[in-house]
Amino acid sequence: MNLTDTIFVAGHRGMVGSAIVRRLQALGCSNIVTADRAALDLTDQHAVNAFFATHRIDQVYLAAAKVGGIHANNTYPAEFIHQNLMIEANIIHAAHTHGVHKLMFLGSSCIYPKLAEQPMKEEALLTGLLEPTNEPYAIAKIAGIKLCESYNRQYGRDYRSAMPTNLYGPGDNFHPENSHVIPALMRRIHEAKLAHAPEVVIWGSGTPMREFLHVDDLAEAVVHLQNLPQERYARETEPMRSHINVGTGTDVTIRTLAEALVQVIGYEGKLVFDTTKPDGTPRKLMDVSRLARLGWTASTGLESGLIDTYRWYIQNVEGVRAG
Ligand SMILES: NC(=O)C1=CN([C@@H]2O[C@H](COP(=O)(O)OP(=O)(O)OC[C@H]3O[C@@H](n4cnc5c(N)ncnc54)[C@H](OP(=O)(O)O)[C@@H]3O)[C@@H](O)[C@H]2O)C=CC1
Ligand SMILES: C[C@H]1O[C@H](OP(=O)(O)OP(=O)(O)OC[C@H]2O[C@@H](n3cnc4c(=O)[nH]c(N)nc43)[C@H](O)[C@@H]2O)[C@@H](O)[C@@H](O)C1=O
Repeated sequence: MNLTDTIFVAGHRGMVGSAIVRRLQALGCSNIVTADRAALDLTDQHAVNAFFATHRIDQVYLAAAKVGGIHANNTYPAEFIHQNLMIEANIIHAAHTHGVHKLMFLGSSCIYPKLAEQPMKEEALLTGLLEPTNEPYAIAKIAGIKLCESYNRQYGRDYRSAMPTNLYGPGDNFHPENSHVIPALMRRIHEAKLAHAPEVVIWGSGTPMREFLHVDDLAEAVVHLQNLPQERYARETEPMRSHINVGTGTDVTIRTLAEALVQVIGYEGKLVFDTTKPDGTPRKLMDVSRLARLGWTASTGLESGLIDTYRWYIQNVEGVRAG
C-alpha cells in the first residue's frame, strides 16, 4: 500500500465515506482529498472534471450516492436513478480521462434479482427481475459496475466494485421515514422508551431476512480489496472482472433484529407489525466465499455492533437534539 498516494474519498461526510477516511488515516495515509457538496456537486460534470484536473489523484473511493431505505427508494425513484447515474458516470469517466488507474466503486446487494438463489453469488447479476421498491437505484448501481468493467476491458484500468450488504453504524442517517431499518428502529424504540409508550410499530411482516455489516468492517474490507495486487483481484473476480460481495454471510429476520434492539435499548413495551408497509426482498444473503478467499472476513457481531451504534446515537444525535 502506497501511503503517500493522493486518495479522493467521494462522499466523505456520509456513513461509509467517513468510515473509509478513518480507516485510511489509521493506516497512515497522508494525502486524503475530500470536497463537500457545497464545494463540489458530483452531479455536475464540468465541476467534477475541473476537480480532477486540479488535484493529481492516484486513487478514488466512490462512496457518494443518493442513499435511503425502502420507503425513500419507493417514494423518490427519479432522484435515486438520476443522481446515482450522474455521480457514477461523472466520477468514473473523469477518473479515466485524468489518468487515475485505481478506483473502488460502492454498489449494493440490491443489484441481485429479488428471488435470487441464496446465498447470492456474484454470478447472479442480471439473471432475473429486480425488487420493485428499489429497481431504479439497483439499475444505477448495475450501471456503475458496468462502467468499471468497461473501462477495465477497453482501457486496461483497475476499477473494482464492492457490493455491500445492508450497513449500519456511527454516522448513519436516523431520519424517521427515509432511513434504513436499523437507524429507524433504534430511534423509534429509543423514543418509545423515553415516552413510556406501550408499543412500537415495525414496518412489514417482520419475516424478511437481512444481513447486517458494521460500517467499520465494511471500510476495512474495501481498503483491503483496493490494495490487493491486480492479478489476484482479477483472478478471483473472473469472468466479470470487477464486482465482489462484502458481507458477513449470516442473516436474521426483521423481527429478530427488532427484538435485539429492544434488548440493547432496554425498552419494555411490545412490538406490533404494520403489514400495510412493504417487506421488500424476502431474503438477500450474500455469498462471501470470494471475499474470504481474498483474505477478509467480518469481525463485528450484530449485538456488539448495535451497542456501539446506540452509544454513538445517544452521544451524537439524541444528545444534540436534547441539547
Ligand atoms: N447504507 C447502507 O446500508 C448501504 C450503502 N451502500 C452504498 O455505500 C455508499 C455510501 O452510502 P452511505 O454512506 O450509507 O450514504 P450517506 O447518505 O451516509 O452518504 C452519501 C454521501 O454522498 C454525498 N453525496 C450525495 N450526493 C452528492 C452530490 N450530488 N454531490 C456531492 N456529494 C454527494 C452525501 O453528501 P451530503 O453529506 O452533503 O448529503 C453524503 O456525504 C453508497 O454508494 C451506497 O449505495 C451499499 C449498501 C448498503
Ligand atoms: C441497503 C438496501 O436498503 C433498501 O432495502 P431494504 O433492505 O429493504 O432496506 P431497509 O433497511 O429500508 O428495510 C429492511 C426491512 O426492514 C423493514 N422495516 C421494518 N421497520 C422499518 C422501518 O422503520 N424503516 C425501514 N427503513 N425499514 C423497516 C422493511 O420493511 C424491510 O423489510 C433498498 O431500498 C436499497 O437502498 C438497498 O440497497
